[in-house]
Amino acid sequence: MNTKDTGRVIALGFFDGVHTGHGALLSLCAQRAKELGAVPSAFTFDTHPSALILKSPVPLLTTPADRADLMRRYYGIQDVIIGHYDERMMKTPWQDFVTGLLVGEHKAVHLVAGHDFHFGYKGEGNPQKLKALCEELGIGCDIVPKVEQEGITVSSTYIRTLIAQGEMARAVRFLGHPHTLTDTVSHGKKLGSTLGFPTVNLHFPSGVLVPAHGVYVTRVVFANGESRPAVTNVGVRPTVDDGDAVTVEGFILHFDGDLYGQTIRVEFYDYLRGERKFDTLEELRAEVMRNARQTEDFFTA
Ligand SMILES: Cc1cc2nc3c(=O)[nH]c(=O)nc-3n(C[C@H](O)[C@H](O)[C@H](O)COP(=O)(O)O)c2cc1C
Ligand SMILES: Nc1ncnc2c1ncn2[C@@H]1O[C@H](COP(=O)(O)OP(=O)(O)O)[C@@H](O)[C@H]1O
Repeated sequence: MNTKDTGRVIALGFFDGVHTGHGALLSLCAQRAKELGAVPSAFTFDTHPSALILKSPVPLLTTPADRADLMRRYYGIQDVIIGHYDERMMKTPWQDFVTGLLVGEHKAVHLVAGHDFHFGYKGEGNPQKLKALCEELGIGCDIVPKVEQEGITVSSTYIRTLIAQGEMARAVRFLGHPHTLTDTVSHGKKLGSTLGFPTVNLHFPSGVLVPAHGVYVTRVVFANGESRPAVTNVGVRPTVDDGDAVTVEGFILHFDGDLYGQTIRVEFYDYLRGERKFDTLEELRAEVMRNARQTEDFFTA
């Protein structure tokens, strides 16, 4: 993308989940970019800073690729810069982050940050200091107030708790869009087809939060943009497996075709039930068919 002449408006944050709070920043970023004839952009990191600073990785709602894709699709952010978070980045003073990286390297003409945005070495940068520095540099800066919904401050931390507890519909409201996992379809045990419900097998990459084990109303979106309702199990499949490997398996409704090796997006909308150990495969099959009807109803209601 040629940003040499136009420059970028850059929204700053980690943006895990790309929730409605992030949305306030990203919408304003897109608006300012339009006014200035600049490229709407966002800056995120490949690794969550807390993974390095606290040495305890936070399980994330999104991979960097899903974050970038959500920002593009829902908020028109054309350019997502995924910075590498390492020791060097951690030790970068906040002024250098702004002057050297954002303005120098990425041609920022305007910055947008949240009310509690702390950044740079030891988190010494904050919204007030950012605003003052931008004035000095002669570039624009917006600080966006916090977003509340249903009396709660929207945050990635809160949404992670919801998803870990199976409160998917509530999480979706706070996200402002379905919870998302993009992955390549892999081979399973080939039981699904014989049981009458073939499934696409996916995985949560390491470092990504696994939702509460159970069955979910989902939609599968194919690479060509077409989509179908699907009923998806997340868990260890106690009926057919005795290991503890977590799988994500979707039975796509009204679909027949080979998807192995394809990259698909699974969108999670609602939680139907917990994962169970069935006495017979026939009981499992009957329950999956009931869940398929519930999924159908969800999208036709
Ligand atoms: C909607 C849905 C619900 C499921 N629920 C359960 C469950 O409650 N307990 C369980 O052990 N397995 C459950 N499964 C997993 C099935 O056991 C698994 O999909 C089937 O054995 C096919 O496995 P395969 O893809 O490796 O061939 C579910 C699968 C789907 C698609
Ligand atoms: N309706 C469908 N839902 C999911 N996968 C389907 C569907 N129809 C065909 N498939 C294909 O069948 C494969 C799954 O068959 P299955 O017997 O469950 O094997 P596996 O154990 O590899 O999941 C999928 O990867 C996909 O290519």
